[in-house]
Amino acid sequence: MQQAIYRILDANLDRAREGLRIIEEWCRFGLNNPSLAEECKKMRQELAVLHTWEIRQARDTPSDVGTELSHPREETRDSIESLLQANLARIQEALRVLEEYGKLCLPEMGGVCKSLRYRVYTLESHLLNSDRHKKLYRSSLYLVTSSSENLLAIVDDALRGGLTLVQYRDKSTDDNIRLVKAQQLCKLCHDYGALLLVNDRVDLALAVDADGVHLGQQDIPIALAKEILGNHKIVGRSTTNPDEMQNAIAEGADYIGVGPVYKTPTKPGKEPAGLEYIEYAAQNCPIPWFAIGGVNLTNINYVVAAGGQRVAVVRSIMESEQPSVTVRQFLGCLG
Ligand SMILES: Cc1ncc(COP(=O)(O)OP(=O)(O)O)c(N)n1
Ligand SMILES: Cc1ncsc1CCOP(=O)(O)O
Ligand SMILES: [Mg+2]
Repeated sequence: MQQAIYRILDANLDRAREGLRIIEEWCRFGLNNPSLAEECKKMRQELAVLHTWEIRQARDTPSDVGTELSHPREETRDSIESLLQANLARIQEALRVLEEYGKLCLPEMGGVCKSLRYRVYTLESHLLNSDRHKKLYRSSLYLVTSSSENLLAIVDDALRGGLTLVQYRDKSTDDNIRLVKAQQLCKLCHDYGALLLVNDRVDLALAVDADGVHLGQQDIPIALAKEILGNHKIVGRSTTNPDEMQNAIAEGADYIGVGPVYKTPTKPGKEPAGLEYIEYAAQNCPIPWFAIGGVNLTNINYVVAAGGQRVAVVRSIMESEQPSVTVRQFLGCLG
């Protein structure tokens, strides 16, 4: 029995690693995207650790009845998309098999493969998914709103300046008002081709068909949010340190907030993580990340010098006399 399970693990570890290698080559040579290529490499290395001598020893190719079996569609690939799609599906299938059979004899394998499967979903979003993930990828400035009587006018002006990503954040209003505001913002953002995410509230995001949700450390698991909203929607997570960052990546976050960079009255009592954490993110974060917390047009150069390429702001835009001008200035600094 153990021998049979080890043969299944051996075959599927190979399958997942090969599939990842194929995706990695495209990220590296086709897309020239070092962070996606690095993410594939890291996943391959994590699988390599699981592929122990005992598991390899179980291999028995001559008596494997499946080596001759191939599907006709494996012989043809009519585009890069279909090649990527087929290999991403192969990796996900293999990880699912590893998760299930691993549980029978190697309990740690189940957990590791589950987390890898979520990361492959994220990779898939970046490589294949809709416009939505492409827009997220291209967005370097993220407006997180605060309560304001002029909410719609401010966001409208900011969108005119070229803003492409907005988060509706309102901690104090009644839900029936929040629902209407979220609906209005969603329509407004979509009229400009921008994305709207909702802070904290998966139910509101679902109700208004927003592009996703931003979750804090105390909120529900990312996988559950994706189950509720659908895998095609965006789920972000706030992080304040490297552990939270690694957990968010392992959970399949589409992007993360990194901060607070500086002390900010928008999050009273929250200790800043500082530019050191920005430097860490620049070196280690393979998914899109936004420096947040006290970022303004005076200090953005320090954030950029520390490796920040995307920032999220509240006051800098919400309190600006001319949001569209401020947006253009930020976009200018972020190149
Ligand atoms: C882009 C981004 N990053 C971080 C946060 C903060 O989220 P959270 O820690 O849940 O705090 P609240 O915003 O809910 O007060 C964010 N909203 N956006
Ligand atoms: C929501 C949030 N999360 C971390 S810092 C922050 C507030 C950032 O606000 P501001 O840009 O006004 O400093
Ligand atoms: Mg929150």
